[in-house]
Amino acid sequence: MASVQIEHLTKTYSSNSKVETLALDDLSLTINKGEFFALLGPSGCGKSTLLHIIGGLSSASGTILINGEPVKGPGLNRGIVFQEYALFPWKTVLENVAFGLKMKGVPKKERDLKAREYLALVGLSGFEERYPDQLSGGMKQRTAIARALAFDPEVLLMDEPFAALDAQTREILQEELLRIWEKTGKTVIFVTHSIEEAVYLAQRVAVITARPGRIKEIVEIPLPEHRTAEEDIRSSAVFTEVRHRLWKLLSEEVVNSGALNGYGRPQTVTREVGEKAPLRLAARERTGEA
Ligand SMILES: Nc1ncnc2c1ncn2[C@@H]1O[C@H](COP(=O)(O)OP(=O)(O)OP(=O)(O)O)[C@@H](O)[C@H]1O
Repeated sequence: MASVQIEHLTKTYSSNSKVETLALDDLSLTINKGEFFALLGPSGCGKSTLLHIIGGLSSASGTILINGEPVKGPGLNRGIVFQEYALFPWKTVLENVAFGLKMKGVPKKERDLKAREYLALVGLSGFEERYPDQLSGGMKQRTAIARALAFDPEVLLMDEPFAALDAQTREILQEELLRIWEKTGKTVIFVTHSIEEAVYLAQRVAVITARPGRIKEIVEIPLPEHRTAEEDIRSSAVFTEVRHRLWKLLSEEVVNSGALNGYGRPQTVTREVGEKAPLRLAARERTGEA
């Protein structure tokens, strides 16, 4: 059953009356209920634009349906987690997580209870009274995830949520996100630059073309749904194979985007900590080595 249905989405940015940027071009896509779906594409292909439009933060021509209901603006059926946490610095962790519930009109006692429940789910019990500047990056992102989940949205939209974290914290949070996804059964749409992250987390990965963004191909990830670090799935033959396939698809688009952006050479495809430098493919990506 479709959770998110995107039909003929086209987005043009007008910086001024003379300059127009076609960011997304007639993009259609269906994401199933409870699916973990990743969007992968070269820098500037329109991944964030697409996520923001689904979130109702930006408008476009075309249609988006969430559970059959058209998106007309932001709404509580979608929770968004950004790369830069976006927490209220003057509110405690508990107040940050309870915020969406307050907006929903949930009474204080009930919303505090719910907020504590979601903080426990992301492993932050005991940190309720801290302020965001007293937390590590990983803890801030856990708070942001708890906040997005607390009002029980149909869809969780995540825009490179782990890109600013160090590699180890990133892997820990990937694990936790999978656990939370399994437990809550949410539909997750996850934007990333990292092929490895997309393969590790998602059930399907859409490779987006260089701008203007269209769906180049949707790749099914033939790994078991329940993935844990102990099983070392990243070293398996299936993982390596699908990663290489995605790398090939993505590298064609990176070359295209390099040419389109006037760099004259391909852009970086990163697998690790969210680099965006417009240079060449990393050696490991070229060979597909671990
Ligand atoms: N507010 C805006 N005004 C004008 N152009 C914009 C605006 N926001 C994005 N763009 C342009 O639209 C295109 C898509 O941008 P978007 O941020 O969605 O890409 P992205 O794939 O998320 O990139 P990255 O991976 O680097 O974050 C880019 O060419 C970008 O410069």
